[in-house]
Amino acid sequence: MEQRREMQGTDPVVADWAARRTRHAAAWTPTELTAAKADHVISVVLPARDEEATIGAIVGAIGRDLTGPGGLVDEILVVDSRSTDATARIAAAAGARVVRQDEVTRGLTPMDGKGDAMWAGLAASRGDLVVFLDADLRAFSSRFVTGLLGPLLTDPSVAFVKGFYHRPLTIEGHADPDGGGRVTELVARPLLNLFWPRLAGFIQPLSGECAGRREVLSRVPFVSGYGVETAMMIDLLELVGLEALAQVDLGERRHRNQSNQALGRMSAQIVLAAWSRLRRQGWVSTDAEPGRLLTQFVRDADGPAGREAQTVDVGVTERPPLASLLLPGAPGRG
Ligand SMILES: O=c1ccn([C@@H]2O[C@H](COP(=O)(O)OP(=O)(O)O)[C@@H](O)[C@H]2O)c(=O)[nH]1
Ligand SMILES: O=C(O)[C@@H](COP(=O)(O)O)O[C@H]1O[C@H](CO)[C@@H](O)[C@H](O)[C@H]1O
Repeated sequence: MEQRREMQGTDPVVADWAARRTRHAAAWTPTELTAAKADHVISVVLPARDEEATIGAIVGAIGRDLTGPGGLVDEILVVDSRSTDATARIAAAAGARVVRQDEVTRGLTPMDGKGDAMWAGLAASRGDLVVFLDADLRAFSSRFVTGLLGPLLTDPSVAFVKGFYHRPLTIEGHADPDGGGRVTELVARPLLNLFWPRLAGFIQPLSGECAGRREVLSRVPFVSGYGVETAMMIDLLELVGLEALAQVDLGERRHRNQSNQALGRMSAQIVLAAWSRLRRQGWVSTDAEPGRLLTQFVRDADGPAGREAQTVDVGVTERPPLASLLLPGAPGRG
């Protein structure tokens, strides 16, 4: 479905890109995509930390709708990211292959967070097309998977696809139909628009729902923690160019909404990811390192000034491109 009208006031290059590279998940049916699959092997990878409440329904829906003889999806891989709950057991019972993040990265520099779990998922999966999904999605539909795969299976010039959606936010019973994506709107979108304006057309640049060709995904670093999406967008723009990127309307996305304090820590990691790319791309010429510590204040009647100061390490690092670690001839070497 083409956009109803061109984006007004933005860079004409971005408006033209958005008009041509914005699609809707309803444009493709599983049957059509299975017919277009040819020799592709398709993996769905879910980084999951303490997602026992939702992982079973997500894996089950994908298994029911998209796997089996002649199915679209060949592999559902859940990366257990140091869960302390029943995520791994429930995921396996629902039909996923489960790997532990720390097993996949054993022997490498220890790293933390979602970005490291995603890198482990890319390393442990076997598809030449890889779909990433968050594992905290509510009311999940396998249309998320078919929508993300649509451009990749029907247009060889597309290397990477981002999902977008309306993001309702419900806090203490108050529902805001588009209140979600707080870090996107307050931190990531301003950063990307001001320093990487060619990415301004992405409606959900932090979307955890995305898909790409292994040959491309294995040629970018994966920043640890929550900096992964920001750095990946910047690195893919540099590696393959805007024309090879696309976005697909997945409708509405509901997920677990974290506290503003948690999103403050997330924002700090996104700022650090952006800083590393600003320096790498020559925007800043300094060897000085930014800080790694974030102090936040929570209400505490017994604390100084009625608050407790909480300081956390929000530092990020990154896994190198997977292809740089693989032996010649191994699958995925770019
Ligand atoms: O150390 C981590 C943190 C998060 N996640 C997963 O990454 C996805 C997105 O994380 P989260 O829901 O915390 O982020 P949000 O969507 O709230 O921004 C979820 O599937 C998490 O289980 C992970 O695998 N390891
Ligand atoms: O988009 C956002 O602002 C944040 C928080 O979303 P909400 O405000 O809780 O809906 O969620 C995204 O950002 C994370 C960091 O990039 C991603 O890992 C998540 O997949 C994505 O949901």
